[in-house]
This record gives sequence, structure tokens and C-alpha cells, in this order.
Amino acid sequence: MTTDQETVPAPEAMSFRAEVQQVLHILAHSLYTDREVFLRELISNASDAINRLQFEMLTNQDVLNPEAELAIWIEVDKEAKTITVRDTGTGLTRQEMIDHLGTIAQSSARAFVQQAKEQKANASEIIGQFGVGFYSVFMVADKVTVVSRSFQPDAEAAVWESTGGNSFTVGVAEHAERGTSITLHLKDDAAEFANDWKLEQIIKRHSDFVSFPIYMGERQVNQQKALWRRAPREVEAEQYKSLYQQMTMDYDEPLHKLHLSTDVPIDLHSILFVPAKRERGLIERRIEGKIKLYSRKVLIQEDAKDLLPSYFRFIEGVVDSEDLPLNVSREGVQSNVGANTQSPVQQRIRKTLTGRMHRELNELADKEPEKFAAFWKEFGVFIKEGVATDYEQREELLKLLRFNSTTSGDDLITLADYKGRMIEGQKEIYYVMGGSLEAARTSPHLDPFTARGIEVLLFGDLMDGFMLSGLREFEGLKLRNVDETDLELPGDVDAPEPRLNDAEFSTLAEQLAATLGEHIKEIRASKVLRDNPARLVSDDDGPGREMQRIQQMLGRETLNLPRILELNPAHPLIVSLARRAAADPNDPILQAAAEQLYDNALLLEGLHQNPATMVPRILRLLEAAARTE
Ligand SMILES: Nc1ncnc2c1ncn2[C@@H]1O[C@H](COP(=O)(O)OP(=O)(O)OP(=O)(O)O)[C@@H](O)[C@H]1O
Repeated sequence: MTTDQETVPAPEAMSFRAEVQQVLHILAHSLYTDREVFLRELISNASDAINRLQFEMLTNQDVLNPEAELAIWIEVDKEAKTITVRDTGTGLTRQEMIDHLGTIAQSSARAFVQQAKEQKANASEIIGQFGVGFYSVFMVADKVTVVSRSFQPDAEAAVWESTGGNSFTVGVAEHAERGTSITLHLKDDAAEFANDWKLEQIIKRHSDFVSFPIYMGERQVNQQKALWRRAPREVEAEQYKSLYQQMTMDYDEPLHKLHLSTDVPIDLHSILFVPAKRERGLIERRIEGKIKLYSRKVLIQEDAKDLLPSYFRFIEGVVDSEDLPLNVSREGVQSNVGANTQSPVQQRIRKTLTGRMHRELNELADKEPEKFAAFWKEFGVFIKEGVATDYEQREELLKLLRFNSTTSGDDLITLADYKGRMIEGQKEIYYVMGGSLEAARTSPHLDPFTARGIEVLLFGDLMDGFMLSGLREFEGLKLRNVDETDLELPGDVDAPEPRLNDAEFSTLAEQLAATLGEHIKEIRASKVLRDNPARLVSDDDGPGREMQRIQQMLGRETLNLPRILELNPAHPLIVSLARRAAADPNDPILQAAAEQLYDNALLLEGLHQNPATMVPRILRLLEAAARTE
């Protein structure tokens, strides 16, 4: 059927998905504080769209209105109680409107609803974090109209409209210019936002550094000039904080910042932030930062991975260099393959930033030890990972390492501190591995070290084992595990007087060995134990053992490699057990004690797969100890 007249098809009604409806309901009816963030969200979407357009135009000039100024305009109609945010970005086609303005990731929606219900956070925090940005308009508007025309020259303009209930409409629109125009029809209780002065304040608060002009009328209201292109002395602490928060949506202040702005030998302007916490965001628990990469005012990469070594991936910030060629393709810059495939300029940037970051962290340690301690607590694990994985930066990384030790109390020490405190004749650095720091502290392996006053580094987490694969030596001193059997310790101490003769010891050893079977290689009398009755030692060395240990701690390998069980012939427990063995080789206490001694050793080292299995045996031993007849 044909008609003479051209008809504009009626807008088509569509339903929001269930999770969007839920989110909209909360936004419209439950969030009353901080509603001003809706403007930040709209401006940030507009700025993203302009960024994308600018990037597109690097390689494609065939766009609608190529000459149009790249900017954002905000208009207020006090009478009609509307606000319009317009941009000359990529625009949206009809289909893109349906795809992007009608859906929301299910997981985000669920987390958002949960969070809002629990009232754990205020609106501005949760909105930024769950990718519900655009929908935040429904906090202040009861009707929203989006008119847009895509940059693709043959695309038609389209209109999207919703009153925030369960549905929206999409239809054909008249809109000659490229870009998007979003009109908010304000609710009665949000009429206060139809006010130029108020909106200007909001823009200054949240969107001052957006890199495109924001106009109200003829006037540009944002500062725009990128902070990182200014001299550090001109930038105030508040401005850094605000830039960080705008970039990351992290509501904590950053722990530290590094601002570097030079023109020679390369043009490099950068602000890098160390966040306050490793895990940021409420639900997402993001631990990786993003480095935005700009060249000649164009954002060429949202998340540049190669500008810092991978162990610095918690750092957030921005890097801007005029020396990066603009015609570089997105893939070219993005190459995730590592530093080798980078252009010489990129390599230089990476080297400069990495060097400066290390210098900065060392200075922080010198000048603000408390802040550095906070850094270490949150990010020490990344530095340890760096030691294991980044050979090139190892020397620098070693300076940042901090350790607990047997003599440092609550303080943390460096490898250099340790070296300075070694006793006369000591030629090695000693460490003890435990299932936790506390377990490491009580390790029986420490007996001979404590007796000689030798300091031992305490390792209590998984990453420590991993780090050791890259930390075999420090300034010519080898690192040695205290459980190795061939250690030659400096200094003389009197060996404790054995209270068992050889025959008595062998009888006991035979009985215990019969019980423990394949779990151990052999049982022998210890020459070093003093306060503890037993320990497990290894007669093989090498990095393989630490890796094996990591596998075991991760529960990937359930079998403990057989080791040597050393008993202390001067310890009252061992002496009593020997007496029992002599009196009755089948004494059930002997068997239980053997198993428990073995399990204790595994437990302290964090290698026990299932400590609960010890409970019935401990009960039997308690029963025997408590017996009165
Ligand atoms: N002004 C605009 N121009 C072009 N596309 C837009 C504009 N505003 C929104 N969009 C599109 O709609 C999508 C949804 O926006 P929304 O703010 O809900 O989420 P987001 O921007 O992807 O995530 P977040 O809000 O967490 O940054 C955007 O990703 C973009 O594709």
C-alpha cells in the first residue's frame, strides 16, 4: 500500500528490561541526596562521545559536520523547567539508542539495587560505580528526551523518550546537526536545578577539567586547561584531589601523587596517583588503575597498559605527550605485548615514569614513613610480585621491600637494615616461612638463631614464596631458609645437654618412624633445637622447593614431600616419650604423639591441608594427660 503523503512513523514503544525498571524505580523514588551528580554523568557521557568522535576523525574525515566545534552546551529554560545538555560528539543512531539507553548490565543492576537498599552509600558514589550513569537523570526529571544524529553521514536523526516508568519510545527526529541533545523535564521537587548559577557551581565542582569547552550561553564555564599541563607549583591540593575523583570515582583521597611536566628532552606531562586502598569501589573491587593517554589533546587510549611496568598496575593517572605520533593506531598504542614492541617515544616515557615513580616512593619512605607504611600495607604485594617477575627493575624494587623480623617488633625493616644488623661472622640472610606471620614467629627452626642473636626475616604469605624466586641474593649475601640442614651459623653457643643416650633415642625413633611411615625420610637427633621438641627439615635446596610450597599452600598439591624429622633429645617431652617407648613399644600415646608432632610442624608452616582432623587425637592426648588414676 502506498500513500501520497510522506508520513513520519509514530514512535515505537519498548519496555525496559526488568533490571532497568528496578534501577529506575530506585533512582526516581529513593535517592534524594547528592542529586546534582546527574549533570556530571551527562557531561561525562558527552565528553566521552566527543573523545570518540575526535579519535574517529584521526583516520576518517567522512563524518557529518566535520567543522563543528567540539564542545558541550548547557541551556536552562526556567519557565518550562527544563535543562538541555547538547554535544557535538559521535551521536547515536536509532539502534544505538535502543542498545545503549535501554539496557544495563545485569550484574551492575543487581549490585546497585542491593547497595541502594542497604543505604550503604550516597547516590553519587553508587551511580558512578554501577554504570547507571545516564539513568541518574531520573532522580531529577520525570521526562527525558534524547535527540541525536550520528556522525555517520547517511544516518537519520532519532529521538528517544521516557518518563522513567517501565518503557521508552524511539522514533524519527528532525535534527540537522551531528551530536546529541538531552532535555530533562524537571520534577517539581527538582525545580531548583533550573538555575544557571546553580548549574555553573555544579559544573565547577564536578566537571571543571573536562577537556572540551562547556558553554552556558556564550560563556565557557569550565577551566578546561588540563591540570597536568600546568606547572606543579600552580596546582593546588584540592585540584589534584578533584581530578583524581573525577577520573576514578574513588571517594577516598589518593595516598600520593606524582606530577611531572617537562618539554625536554621529550614533551611529557603526567599526573600519577597512588590510591589509598588496593581495593576501590564498593562492589566491583577494582584493583587495577587506568592510565589515560593523550596526545595533542586527543585521548588516544583510555587504559594504557604499557606505560608502566605491570607491578605498578594499581596506579591511576594521565599521561600526555605531544611527541607521540597522532596517526598511531589504537591497536599500535595498545599492544599488550610489552615494552619491546613500543615505539622509542613510548619506551622513553615508560622509562621516565617508572624511574620517577621509584624515586618518589623512596622519598616517601624517607620523608613520610607513616604514609609509606600505609603504601606498603596496601601495595607491598605488587612490589613483591615485581621482584619475582621484573628482572630489569629488580634493584630498584629491592629498595622498596619491607620485612617483619624476629627482632624488629612491630617495625618493618629493609634488606639494608638487616645487613647493617648482622652479627659478626654472619654471611647470609636468613628467613623463616610460616603459614602466617605469627606462625613464622613461633617456628622451631628459630631456636639456634635466637640462641645466637641472629635476626631472621619472617615470611607469612603466599606472595613471599613467589617473591623468593626472584630474591636469591642481596648485595652478595645469599638468602637462606632456616629449615635447610647445611647452614653454618656464626658464633658459638653451648649445645643443650642431651638427656637420652643413643640406645634410648633409637628405640624412640624406631617407634615414631613406624607410625609416620612414608611421611618422613628419617628421624634423627637435632643438634640445634633448644626450646622446641621437633622440627621438619629439608636436605634439598633450590627455588623448586619454594614453588612446590606455593602449590601446596594453594592446595594444588595435597601430598607433602617427605622430610627429615629432627627431635630434640634434651627436651622433656622427647625424654618422656623415650621412657614410654622403652617401657611399652605399643603405647598408644606414642603413636598419637608422633602424629601430632608431625602435624604441628606442618601447621606452623601453613602446609597442613586439614587441621580439623587433629581434634580427635588432641582429645585423646588430653584425656591421657588429665587422667588421675
Ligand atoms: N551524549 C552521548 N553521546 C553519545 N552516546 C551517548 C551519550 N550519552 C550516552 N551515550 C551512550 O549510552 C551509553 C550508556 O551511558 P551510561 O552513562 O548509562 O553508561 P556508560 O557511560 O557506559 O557508563 P558509566 O556511566 O559508568 O560511565 C554510553 O556508553 C554511550 O554509548
